[in-house]
Amino acid sequence: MGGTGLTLPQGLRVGLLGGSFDPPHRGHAHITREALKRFGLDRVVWLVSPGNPLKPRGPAPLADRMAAARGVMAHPRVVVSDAEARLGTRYTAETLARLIALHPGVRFVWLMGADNLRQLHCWDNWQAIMAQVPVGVLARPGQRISAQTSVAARVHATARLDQAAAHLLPLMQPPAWCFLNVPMLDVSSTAIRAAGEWRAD
Ligand SMILES: Nc1ncnc2c1ncn2[C@@H]1O[C@H](COP(=O)(O)OP(=O)(O)OP(=O)(O)O)[C@@H](O)[C@H]1O
Ligand SMILES: O=C(O)c1ccc[n+]([C@@H]2O[C@H](COP(=O)([O-])O)[C@@H](O)[C@H]2O)c1
Repeated sequence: MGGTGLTLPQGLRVGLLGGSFDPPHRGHAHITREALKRFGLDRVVWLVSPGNPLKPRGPAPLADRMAAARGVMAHPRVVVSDAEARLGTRYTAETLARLIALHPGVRFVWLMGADNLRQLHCWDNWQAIMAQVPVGVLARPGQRISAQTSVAARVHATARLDQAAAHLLPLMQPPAWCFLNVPMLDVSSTAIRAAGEWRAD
């Protein structure tokens, strides 16, 4: 245990999937299962964000999103966590610095969908994210090409790991990233909210 509420033994390979999860859906569950398998992870932590710094509207209450996430992803190697709320961090670079300091010896990998790789260079201190942990990117409908030609992908072109070697990603010295061209699910929280199946926008 630590200030994060997470129990993570040294040497564990841990994927971190940060998100608003407003609401969580089977797209999140799908990329999590793919990441566990393809990156050879021991565990994936869903970091349910107190609120995305780039999104103008606040999400549903954290407790509601955590409960829904546990309903969507009941898996023995997946943990739904409110670590960012506990730590008081919102920016990923800062969250990673705190997690690494509080869990020495754990091999963290930051996970995200291709849409977020496209935007990564707009995130606070994004180069510190690339410097701290390997990054695993999962294909998302309509985002594959733009993600792979994004600013972050071009700046770190030489740090790209071929997906055939994806299982080595947790062992790589950052900067390192890998794009997984997995089967895709066309589902998003925005569409679920628009369909009135969660709270309205
Ligand atoms: N269908 C999907 N395929 C691949 N990645 C996904 C998919 N849905 C979500 N992700 C990824 O999961 C992480 C958390 O996503 P988030 O909680 O923002 O859901 P979202 O569906 O993208 O939400 P919104 O529609 O509100 O932007 C992000 O890195 C996002 O790219
Ligand atoms: O650190 C940033 O500047 C930053 C900007 C945008 C998004 N993020 C993180 O990216 C993750 C995905 O965000 P979202 O809202 O697309 O689910 C989530 O953990 C956010 O905190 C982080």
